[in-house]
Amino acid sequence: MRTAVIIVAAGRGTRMGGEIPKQWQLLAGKPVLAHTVAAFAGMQVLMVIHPEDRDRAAALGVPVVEGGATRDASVRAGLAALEGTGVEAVLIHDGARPLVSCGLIDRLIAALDRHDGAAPALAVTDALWRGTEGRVSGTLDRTGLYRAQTPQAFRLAPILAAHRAHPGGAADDVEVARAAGLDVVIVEGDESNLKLTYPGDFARAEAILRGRTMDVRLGNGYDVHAFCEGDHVWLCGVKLPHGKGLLGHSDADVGMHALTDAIYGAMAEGDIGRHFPPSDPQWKGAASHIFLSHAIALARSRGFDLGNCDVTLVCERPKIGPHALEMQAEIARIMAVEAGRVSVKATTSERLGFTGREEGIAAIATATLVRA
Ligand SMILES: Nc1ccn([C@@H]2O[C@H](COP(=O)(O)OP(=O)(O)OP(=O)(O)O)[C@@H](O)[C@H]2O)c(=O)n1
Ligand SMILES: C[C@](O)(CO)[C@H](O)COP(=O)(O)O
Repeated sequence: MRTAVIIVAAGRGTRMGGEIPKQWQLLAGKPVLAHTVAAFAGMQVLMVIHPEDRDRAAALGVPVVEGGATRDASVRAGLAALEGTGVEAVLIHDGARPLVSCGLIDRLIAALDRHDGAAPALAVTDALWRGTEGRVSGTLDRTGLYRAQTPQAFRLAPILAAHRAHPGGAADDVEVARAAGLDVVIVEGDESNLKLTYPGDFARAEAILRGRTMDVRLGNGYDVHAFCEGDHVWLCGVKLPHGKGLLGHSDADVGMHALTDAIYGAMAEGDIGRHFPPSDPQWKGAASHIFLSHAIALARSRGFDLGNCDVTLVCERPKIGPHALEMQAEIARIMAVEAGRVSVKATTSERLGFTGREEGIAAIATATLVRA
């Protein structure tokens, strides 16, 4: 089912206060909405914003539509914008809930296969009182009561119809769906998926972010290319004049191939051959930055970024030392990371083996991918 995410972010955050609306305030150094958008990495996202926030929203690089004066009017604007685009299902999420987890998103999508709607909630575990003028004036039975969260997941057509038929004033989309007779299943919510509502919530969210374990993946790559007749070699994106060339289907950049394989390896995504088969003539003579760019883009589409990488070239000649900094800069440029995350170095094999006899060049590479 083609699924999109609507992030509603057109509110003014009056209970939170502050100079700018809460969803644009900084949480652990980034706007709240940057965390929220990142939580849905790899999915189609549409953000619903207030007209005054257009400039702020541009920096997040996701499509936007303007919302309305109430949350349900904003949701309706998002749903209407997806009508007729081929999207079949939607996750409707509060921009003010930046800590939604991949596990929760997966649970919702799985549940939507069997129900009209699926929404996360947590059973109420505290006793419930009614209070009047600061005094307890009654108690309530908490049996069967839940605290509702977002994202709330639905098929697009029925939830859009339900919103159009609703008089307005609903607390959430489940209320709208139920008014239209849709069946909504409760999936296990997540205590960390809090909504930033009052000023103290920022400190709680920052504490949760600090405590979150990073997801770190490690990959390695190894490659060899034999020398052939020629007058230059490509190594880590730099063309070096040499008395021989390197034999290969592509430009035979052995260092860049080892690094690309390390990144695919970190994602358990095989190697270059799986993504760019040597049997396919379109890759004949291809520049190897195409492979490296593809590998890092695939990692980013899954919410990862490069932690660091280290490439070692094994050869007697050409001498790598004088060119290592240029290679480092080129690899960093291709992957759009700071140069300090990229290491390029070389060793000889003390004239032993095929590299020592100058029959070819070998390269090994290690890369870490990090998802915070
Ligand atoms: N007209 C509105 C009102 C709310 N929202 C969004 O709905 C989510 C949940 O709403 P809430 O936490 O109540 O946000 P605000 O309405 O901004 O807060 P307040 O009620 O304190 O003003 C938020 O991401 C908010 O930006 C929206 O898109 N359009
Ligand atoms: C949709 C919601 O997040 C469900 O808990 C919530 O109802 C929206 O925020 P509000 O504080 O009720 O306006």
